[in-house]
Amino acid sequence: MTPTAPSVDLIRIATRESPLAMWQTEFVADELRRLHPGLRVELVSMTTKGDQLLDSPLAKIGGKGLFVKELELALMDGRADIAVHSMKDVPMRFPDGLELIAILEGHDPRDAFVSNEYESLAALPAGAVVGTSSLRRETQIRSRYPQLEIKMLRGNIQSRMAKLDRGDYDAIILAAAGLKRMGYDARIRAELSPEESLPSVGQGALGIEARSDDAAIHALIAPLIHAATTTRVLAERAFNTRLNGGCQVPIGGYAMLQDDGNLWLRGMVGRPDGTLTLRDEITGAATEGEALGVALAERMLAAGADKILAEVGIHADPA
Ligand SMILES: NCc1[nH]cc(CCC(=O)O)c1CC(=O)O
Repeated sequence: MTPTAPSVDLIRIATRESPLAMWQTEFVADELRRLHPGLRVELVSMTTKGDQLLDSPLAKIGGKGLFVKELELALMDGRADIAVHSMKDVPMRFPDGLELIAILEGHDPRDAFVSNEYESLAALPAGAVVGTSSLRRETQIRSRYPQLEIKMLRGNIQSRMAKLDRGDYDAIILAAAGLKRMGYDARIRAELSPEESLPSVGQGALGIEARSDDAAIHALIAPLIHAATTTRVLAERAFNTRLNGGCQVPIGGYAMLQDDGNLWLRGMVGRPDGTLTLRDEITGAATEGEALGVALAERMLAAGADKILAEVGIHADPA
């Protein structure tokens, strides 16, 4: 080991047992073994409430926080040192003593259209059934394609694909990143443009949570931090936080770094029934990404996002 190597020789990673979570955890475990030869990496796997309650709409049973809470307990109890999350499932606030210590390089942030018969959303006939349980996807599809029918679709990626294949849906919408991680690249018929479906805040990026005071673990993980993705995702999260949006709400947020050093951040807030979707965007210095996120949120709240969010039970704090 190099002189600057941290003083731990074992790292335990808390993970859910779903195939996507396991893939993401194994990915981080491999990166750590590559960066730190000799380091022992152990997985502490568990099934969370979110994995067990697969038939209820997530918004009704407590949102996506369900997927991370049990992992966080393992970190707080000292049963594990880090947890690997899809950034879009990470709540905006952390329990005392825990924090996000790294955002990794993000890949495809877009939503993907999967169907056995049709090429794209636009090609679907009136009355076709589209599967998604995301209010964000639902509001955007309904506003552009009011002739389509949206039907709830939950479960892990494999079971969602199986439900499509047995004919329960004409098409389903999933995150492209998750499909690619699970080897379903060839089943993506189209990627939705940000105009059709603005992605979820943090979509496609992985994050690592750990105890705030664990300097040795922070040092082990630091080389995995990806600066550009961190800038993007923190701007998106600042936007979401100012809207007081948890995860399972009709909010999209998508930042892109531009060659001139600016960050272009687009936002969407909509009614789930598609009768009203607000979109706005802001561009400014990437170094001010979080301020851009807050500014965009405030503009959209003033333009009526506050009323839409109140309809779904979310109240943004006054400015
Ligand atoms: N909602 C669950 C979830 N969390 C992360 C991903 C995909 C991978 C990612 O966005 O990083 C998915 C599946 C999906 O939305 O289709």
